[in-house]
Amino acid sequence: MGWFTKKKKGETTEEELQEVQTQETVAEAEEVETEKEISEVPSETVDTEIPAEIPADEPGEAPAPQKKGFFARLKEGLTKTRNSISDSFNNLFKASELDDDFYDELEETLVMSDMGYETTERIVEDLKARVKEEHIKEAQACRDLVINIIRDQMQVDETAYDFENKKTVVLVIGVNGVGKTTSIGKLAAQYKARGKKVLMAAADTFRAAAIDQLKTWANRAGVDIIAQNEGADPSAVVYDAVAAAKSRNTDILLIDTAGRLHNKKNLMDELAKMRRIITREYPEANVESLIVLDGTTGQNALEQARQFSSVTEINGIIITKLDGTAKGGIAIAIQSELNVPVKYIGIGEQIDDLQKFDPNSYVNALFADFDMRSDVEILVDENIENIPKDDDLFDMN
Ligand SMILES: Nc1nc2c(ncn2[C@@H]2O[C@H](COP(=O)(O)OP(=O)(O)OP(=O)(O)O)[C@@H](O)[C@H]2O)c(=O)[nH]1
Repeated sequence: MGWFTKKKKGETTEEELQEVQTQETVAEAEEVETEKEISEVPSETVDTEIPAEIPADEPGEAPAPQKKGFFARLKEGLTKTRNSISDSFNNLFKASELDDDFYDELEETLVMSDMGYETTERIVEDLKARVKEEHIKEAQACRDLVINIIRDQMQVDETAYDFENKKTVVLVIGVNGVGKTTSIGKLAAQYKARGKKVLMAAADTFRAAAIDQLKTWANRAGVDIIAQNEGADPSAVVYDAVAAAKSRNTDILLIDTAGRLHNKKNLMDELAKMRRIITREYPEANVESLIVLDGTTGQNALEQARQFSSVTEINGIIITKLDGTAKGGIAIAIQSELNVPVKYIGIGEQIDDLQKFDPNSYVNALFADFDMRSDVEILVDENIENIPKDDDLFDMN
């Protein structure tokens, strides 16, 4: 029995589930019963008009040091993942024969980067088929083939970002602490920098701190926010936000939701209710549901994605905290197993540290030797320079 088969048999999903469970318990303690119907909602909706002007640097201030491009930061962020696999990955292809040992070692290497068993199995099966088809005899010739197979699996459909150019309501879902609020803030700032009219809604009403945190981000991004008090019915917030989005001719409404996995039915009911309100009140809007996953949690993030996708439709994935993780392969596992595209990745706490996912750069940063210049040109948004920077506001948890 090979390494992979042995490992697979002893799969420790218990551990992963326990981790999910811990998050559930924390969330459970915070839960507040919200039975109010929309008609009962008090008219104390907070609608903060915030000046779009972001103060410029003081005259005479020393210029900020030049920030590295996104690809350079991505590569830096994935150093741990790359280090954990690069030796074995490169040595692997020095093997003289394409035998069972070679495939076992390849499997081990891919699983070590948190690519997951199923994804790894798929990659290796694909490789075996291509080796046969192309009559490949040497391990060395498989290196680029493996990288290409992974890259092909990660391709994002051209239409994946169409929602950015339509009237859209983005429902941001995911468990607590994964980076939902932060990602909404970053997206809001970036959409605004592209000339979009953006509105936020604080539909995670379980904690006052979550509402405050979103307000701080709205302030920072220079966009309006619709919020109510802690304990309000999230659907009531959505109702108000949709009304505001329509009357203000908003392009993109970003809704922060509460992630609770302890009770699937509750979660399903709440998300379904929000969707019902959006489609009933705002039929002309496109609804995009994005799940936020913390890349540092590896297989646990995959488990969360599976659980959410079993209760609601997911159109895209945001993977955060890919800076400094040894589990960078998780992006590949999630996309491949859920068949839902990774649309954005987060590699830090700054506004421009969240970017569209680019499979080529990602795979390059993980495995290959690369030419940074070309990738930086592809990745860096020309509007990114217009985005305000203010380090002080990042420490909000
Ligand atoms: N290093 C790093 N930190 C991040 C990234 N994205 C978010 N964070 C941090 O992760 C922490 C949690 O982020 P939040 O946005 O508050 O997460 P949340 O899902 O909204 O959490 P709740 O408000 O508890 O529901 C914050 O300290 C963020 O600054 C990232 O890409 N890299």
